[in-house]
Amino acid sequence: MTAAAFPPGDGPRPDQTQSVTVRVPAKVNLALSVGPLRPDGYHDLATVFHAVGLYDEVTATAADTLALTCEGEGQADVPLDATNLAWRAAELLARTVGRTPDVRLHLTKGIPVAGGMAGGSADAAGTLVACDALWGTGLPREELHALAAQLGSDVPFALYGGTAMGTGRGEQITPVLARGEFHWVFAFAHEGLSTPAVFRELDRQRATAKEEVAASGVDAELLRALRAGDSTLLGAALRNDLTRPAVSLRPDLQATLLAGRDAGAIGTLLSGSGPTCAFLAADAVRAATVAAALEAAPSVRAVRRALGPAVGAHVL
Ligand SMILES: C[C@](O)(CO)[C@H](O)COP(=O)(O)OP(=O)(O)OC[C@H]1O[C@@H](n2ccc(N)nc2=O)[C@H](O)[C@@H]1O
Ligand SMILES: Nc1ncnc2c1ncn2[C@@H]1O[C@H](COP(=O)(O)OP(=O)(O)OP(=O)(O)O)[C@@H](O)[C@H]1O
Repeated sequence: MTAAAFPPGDGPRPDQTQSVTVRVPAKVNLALSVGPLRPDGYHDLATVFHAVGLYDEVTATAADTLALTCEGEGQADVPLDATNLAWRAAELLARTVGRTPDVRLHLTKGIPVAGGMAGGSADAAGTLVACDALWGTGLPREELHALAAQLGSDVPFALYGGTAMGTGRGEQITPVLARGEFHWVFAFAHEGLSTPAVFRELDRQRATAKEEVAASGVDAELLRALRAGDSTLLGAALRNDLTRPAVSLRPDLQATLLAGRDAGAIGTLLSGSGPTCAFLAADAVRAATVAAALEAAPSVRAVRRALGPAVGAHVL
């Protein structure tokens, strides 16, 4: 854009002061069924994503060159260079629409880093939405979805939020009928866990056991529980195929899962590839009891409570 395109006057050029902030939720996988390893190195998945009220925020401000800063949960472990998914998202969108990625990105993290709650993916989705708004590119949602899928399997869902089925490698999203609100408690671990390492451990365990790997699929019981908004049924139907490999890599996760169950959670779940553990409580009072018990568990670094479902990436 040239200077002539701006309205006359002595004030600052609008594109140098303009900022867009986007809030993006974390996710848990209410079901995570992992099918066979595909030739491209990904696993065929059937998952039910559920967005929860723990958020990262991405602020995009017009600048001379691409720059990235970060504060909040786990900031010391967040790369601030071209390996950051937010940086890659800005570059990808700019390349797609044929412009330079002249934007300063600031991440305010509430989602644990390498926690299995799709924090980096949330930042990538938030950056796509923020830069789209800042640059006025106005890409249709399907095009943003296609860019999101290039950045990572979990990125498209962060655009939508709510509760949705993920298939393919997780990037194909279909809404799921879900009623009501669910009370969640999250136990953050002392250290993160690498997603590829957990998938590799699953493959190793399956090969050792000479298991026939079934096609991925989601139990009808879980979908019924969501349709009915029944948290007790939902608690009983939670399932994650990555639990066994994650616990084998990080045995103290078993203590965390048991601590939440013993405190009265109606459902316990490893979040994605872990190590965050998620607990479903019957109501807000019971969620507080579960949270208090987890605060005292040595295997737990921090505890958060949140409601689900939450809305997807949105401009504040
Ligand atoms: C565990 C989940 O969080 C569940 O939603 C996702 O499957 C992981 O999604 P993500 O972190 O966005 O993963 P990507 O960045 O796409 O892939 C990272 C690595 O995870 C493994 N991966 C991921 C997705 C998938 N369907 N199969 C895989 O085996 C692969 O080793 C891949 O190289
Ligand atoms: N914006 C970002 N925020 C956090 N980590 C990032 C980001 N961009 C890149 N990373 C790198 O990616 C790794 C995984 O981080 P992330 O927080 O996305 O994991 P995760 O939540 O377990 O992912 P998922 O649940 O999608 O598998 C980190 O260890 C970090 O090095």
